[in-house]
Amino acid sequence: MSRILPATPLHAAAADDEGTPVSVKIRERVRAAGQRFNANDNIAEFIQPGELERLLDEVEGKMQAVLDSLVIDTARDHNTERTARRVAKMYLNEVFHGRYTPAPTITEFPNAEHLNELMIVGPITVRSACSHHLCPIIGKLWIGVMPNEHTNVIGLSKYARLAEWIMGRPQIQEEAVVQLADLIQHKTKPDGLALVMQASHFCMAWRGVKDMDSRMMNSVMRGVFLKDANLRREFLSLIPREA
Ligand SMILES: Nc1nc2c(ncn2[C@@H]2O[C@H](COP(=O)(O)OP(=O)(O)OP(=O)(O)O)[C@@H](O)[C@H]2O)c(=O)[nH]1
Repeated sequence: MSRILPATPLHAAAADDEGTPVSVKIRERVRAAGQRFNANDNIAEFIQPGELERLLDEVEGKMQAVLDSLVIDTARDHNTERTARRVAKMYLNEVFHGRYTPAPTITEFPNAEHLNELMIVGPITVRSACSHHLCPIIGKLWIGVMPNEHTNVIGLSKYARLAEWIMGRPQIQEEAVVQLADLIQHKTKPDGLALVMQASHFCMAWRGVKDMDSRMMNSVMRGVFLKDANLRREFLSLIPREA
């Protein structure tokens, strides 16, 4: 005797969905939107409310597997008992928060006095990690802005907040300064923008070649800083040299 099978009940589909790791769901949304999800990309718009907490649980589980494979007795070693959770929290909520949270809100003030003089902010301390080994990158950043009468003025602290958001992702220094320059350019639309970053890369100091002293310096020049050699010289001369 033939039987008519019932259609898949809704609660079964929901149960299937429950079993899908939250990282897979987020990744599918990013792909469906045709976006990149490189280490230094921000994916906040693809994360739904409550999912970051579930992602934390997922990363904790995977981190525990790494500790197990490193043959560390996390069950009996009181120092590492909660390390998987700590590392997951550190990655998602602290050192890589710039991937998972939206850009900081920036208060803009009109340039009422029509200022068009060079403004420099720095040194801003920057903290990041290299995309290759996830080792810390610690350094300093100087930002020079040449406003025009239409440029909105943003609070000084906001340069540091924007830098923190961009650096709070696995980065390489060359891409980090370009991402930050693009962001500041987009927010303030100045006539010129100059960035100089100098940083120590722990992947070269703590491991690898174990060179404690070398630093990487790089710069991005936009607008009038590119065209006007005197302005560029003035900016560079005002940045204090390291002793
Ligand atoms: N260009 C650039 N390179 C970086 C940055 N941070 C780290 N690196 C380098 O990236 C390289 C990592 O790639 P690999 O050569 O595949 O890694 P590895 O074999 O572990 O290299 P070693 O560090 O030499 O032991 C290393 O030379 C790092 O020093 C950065 O911000 N920019």
